[in-house]
Formats: sequence, C-alpha cells, structure tokens
Amino acid sequence: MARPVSIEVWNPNGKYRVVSTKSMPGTRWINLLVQQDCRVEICTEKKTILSVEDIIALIGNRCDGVIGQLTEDWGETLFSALSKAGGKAFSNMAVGYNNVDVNAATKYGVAVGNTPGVLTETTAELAASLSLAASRRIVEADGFMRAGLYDGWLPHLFVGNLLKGQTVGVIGAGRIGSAYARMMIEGFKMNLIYYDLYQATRLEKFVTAYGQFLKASGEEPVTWKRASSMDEVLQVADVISLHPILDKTTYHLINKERLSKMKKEAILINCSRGPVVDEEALVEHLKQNPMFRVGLDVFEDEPYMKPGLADMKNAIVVPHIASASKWTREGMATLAALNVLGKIKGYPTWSNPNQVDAFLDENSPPPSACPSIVNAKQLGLPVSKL
Ligand SMILES: NC(=O)C1=CN([C@@H]2O[C@H](COP(=O)(O)OP(=O)(O)OC[C@H]3O[C@@H](n4cnc5c(N)ncnc54)[C@H](O)[C@@H]3O)[C@@H](O)[C@H]2O)C=CC1
Ligand SMILES: O=C(O)C(=O)CO
Repeated sequence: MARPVSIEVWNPNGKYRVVSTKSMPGTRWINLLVQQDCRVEICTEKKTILSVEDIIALIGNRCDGVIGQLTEDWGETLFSALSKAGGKAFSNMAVGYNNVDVNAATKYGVAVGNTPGVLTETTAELAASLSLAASRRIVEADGFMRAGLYDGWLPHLFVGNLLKGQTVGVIGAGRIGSAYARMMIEGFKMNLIYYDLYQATRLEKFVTAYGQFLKASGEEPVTWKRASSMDEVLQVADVISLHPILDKTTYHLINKERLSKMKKEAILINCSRGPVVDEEALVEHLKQNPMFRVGLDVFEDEPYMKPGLADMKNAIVVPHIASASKWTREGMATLAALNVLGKIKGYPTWSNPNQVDAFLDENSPPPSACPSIVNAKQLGLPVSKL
C-alpha cells in the first residue's frame, strides 16, 4: 500500500476532486476552482521532487484532475492510475511538457494542458540577463569585489564584449526565442541570425522595420537572416541563445562537434531544457576555451551539474528560474488550473493557445474554455468559438 502523503484541503465538500502536486503562487487559481465546485487538495510534502509512488498516493481512488510539475515523470503508470480514479484532465504548470508522455495520456483519454504565452517575456528577460551578465562578466566581477580584491581601476580589469553591432543567434525562434531576439535587437542593436524549422515571419518583419527606423535616424540599420542550417548560426553569431522544445530532434543539439564550430569568444545561453546541451562536452569546451562563456538556467541532470561545471569561472549558473516573476508564476498556476477545470466541465479548447490574455485578466471571469490542451486534436475535443 502507498504511504499517505500530506495535503492541505480547500472546499472539502466540492463535487470535483482536483489535486495539485505542489503549492503554487497566488490564490486566484484556488478561488477559480473552488467557485466551480471543486475540492482542491494541495500536496504539502517537504520533498522537492515527488516520486511516481507519491503521486499515485495523491491520486487515490477518485480524482477528477491533477495539476503537476515539470519535475515529475508523467508516463503510462500515472495516466493509468489517474484514469482508473476517473480522472480526465492533467496540466503541467509549465509550457514545456517533455516530462509528459502525451501518447500515454491520449491512450487513457486524459487531456494534457500546458501554460504557453504567460512566461514568454519573463523567460526571454532571463535569457537577456544571462547574455549581459556573461558578456560583461558581472558574476566574476561581483565575486572579485566581495573577496576584497579590488584595489583600483585598471585598463584591463574585467574587460568583456560590446554587444552593439554584434550578431545574436537564436536557435528555436518560437514564442520565447522571438521575444529574446527582439530584446537583444531593440535593446542593443544587434543583428539577427536564426534557425528554426519554421519561418519566424513576424520577427523578420520587426527587424526589417526597426532597421528602417534606425536608418532613417542616421544610425546603422540592424539586419536579419534565416539560416539554412544550425551550423551557420554557430559559425556566425557572437551570442547564441537556445529556445527549442526538448524532443528527440533537439537532444544534445549542442555537442562537442558543434561547440568547436562556435567562435572562441562566443557566448552560449540555455534557458530551454538541459539535455539540449551535452553538458560534459560543454565543461571540456569551457576548460579549453577560457574566453568562451556560458549562461545556464537548465541542466542535463537537474538538479545536479556535471562534474567540473561549478568550478568554471566562464560559466554563470542559475537554478531554473527563467519563468520566476510573480506575474508569470501566478499566471502559470491560473492557466494550469483552468486547463483542468475546463476539461472537467466539458468546455472546448481555446482556439489560439498563443493568445491567452483573456484568462489572465483578474478583473473579469475567464472564458469557458481550456486555455491550452496539447492533445486536443488526438482526443477530438471541440474548439471554442469565443
Ligand atoms: N528555463 C525555463 O524556465 C523555461 C524553459 N522553457 C522551455 O522553452 C521551450 C520553448 O518555449 P516556447 O518558446 O514557448 O515554445 P515554442 O513552441 O513557441 O517555440 C519552440 C520553437 O522551437 C522550434 N524547434 C523545434 N524543434 C526544433 C529543432 N530541431 N531545431 C530548431 N528549432 C526547433 C519550433 O519550431 C518552435 O518555433 C519550452 O518547450 C520549454 O522547454 C519555457 C519556459 C521557461
Ligand atoms: O514552463 C516551462 O517549461 C518551464 O521551464 C518553467 O519555468
């Protein structure tokens, strides 16, 4: 028998039982569920990452839907348990869902939600922060000050790279990659080269228009190029930021061979998923190329770092905080809860999961729809006409 897992309960007499595997920021998500007759159970276990067994215990014998986290392994075992308990809905509190076996969920008739859009700008801002911190060696310089080593201005002290006029390379120019590109282009007047399976038309139009604006103001215009291969981006760009989804096509996209194609003084940023980079090869590359710098929000074996990474002065490492702004995290919780609620209530799916603002407006009730269900088509769910 599974051991009991500690929980906190809201609206004990609610008709539908919804479980959240973690406490999530804000209260709007709880209020929305409670107002719609849900009993909400929030896991209060101290351990950070729940095991499959812990989650099975939380699901119990009757459960209508679960809100889960990107650290959890949502595969055959959990979807089978959820389906047996009568559950029809699961939502990750994340846009990425590489921790979810969507085919298994579909097999058991469970809808899988995610939370796009609300974290686009916040995540892009962290990628931009890491780009700046790496180019201007901010973390190294901060450590130097705190160690009491500063004894006066020197011409060579912590000299870094100027971004203006350099080339920013984006791999995966979707929502976050495009938002990051705009920040670096508009903020620092960098030129763009990008690689994606699809054309980023809106981004291209933005760079063209911004280039024309700069030219009309007597400044050097910015330029863009859609690369025909990823290697072209690696060879040309001074700062490269990774924003693809994680799947079998992007696993170890950056490996030893590809690292060797980058400029010796390039900067690599990863705010996507750790396994997109072969982290062992990266540590070796950082050792061999002291002027190469990296900014990492995600790690191959999270929460661990590969041996040697923590010792590298040319690496900046932060603990998967790219989406960690209050507005975004509360919004993610709201979207995840509304995905689960919408499926329980039999609502249709929202027609444009890239445009979810209507669900986030605190001053008006959310639309009667599921904001984003990734297997909606496979499950034959109707699309909202709102
Ligand atoms: N570090 C963090 O806290 C966060 C990480 N993420 C990660 O960022 C990812 C992207 O999020 P969004 O921009 O919202 O998704 P998105 O779906 O809008 O963008 C992903 C882009 O990657 C492209 N892509 C897919 N396979 C590719 C390949 N083999 N080569 C090049 N491009 C490829 C797609 O065509 C798409 O344009 C998420 O899946 C998630 O894993 C997202 C939010 C926060
Ligand atoms: O939404 C995601 O995919 C995350 O990584 C959360 O920050």
